[in-house]
Amino acid sequence: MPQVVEIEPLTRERFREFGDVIEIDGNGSYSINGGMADRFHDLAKVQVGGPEGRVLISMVRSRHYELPLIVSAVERHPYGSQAFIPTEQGAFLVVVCLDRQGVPQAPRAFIAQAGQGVNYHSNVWHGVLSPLGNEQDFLVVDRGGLGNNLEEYNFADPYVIGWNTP
Ligand SMILES: NC(=O)N[C@@H](O)C(=O)O
Ligand code: NI
Repeated sequence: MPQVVEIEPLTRERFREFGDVIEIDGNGSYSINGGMADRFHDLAKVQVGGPEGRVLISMVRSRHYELPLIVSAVERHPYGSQAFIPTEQGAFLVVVCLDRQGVPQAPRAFIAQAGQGVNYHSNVWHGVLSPLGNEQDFLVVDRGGLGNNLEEYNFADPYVIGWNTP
């Protein structure tokens, strides 16, 4: 019987052990451009490692997913962090797992509301990008270079995310 995972609101505190929440709300800023703009500085830790590692800036246009979402596999990137920042208003599902000796533990699921992005720290197990409601575009900041930066894990029993989400 698949195990049900409740969806939690995405907050910096709840997500701390998995990575960073990228958002304006709740963060300080400083004035730039002669007072015409405010910079919300250094919101996420970009990690780049491995052979010839370098930072990539890409865009992803993802089709949307429906709830409840069946998660049968997760992935991680050993050589670098991976950030997804929405470029338009919309919610997306963030699924992450703690690791125990190379095996992902039961997932936790968060819903990222409009204005929130996430940065998975290097080697953090996560589900693939999962917009909810409609197709969405994202800015992606992650690691390029040589070597294999993708490790995948298939769960013996899939998880059901958001079974009773209204
Ligand atoms: N491959 C890619 O850009 N995306 C995945 O790593 C993902 O986490 O969705
Ligand atoms: Ni990924």
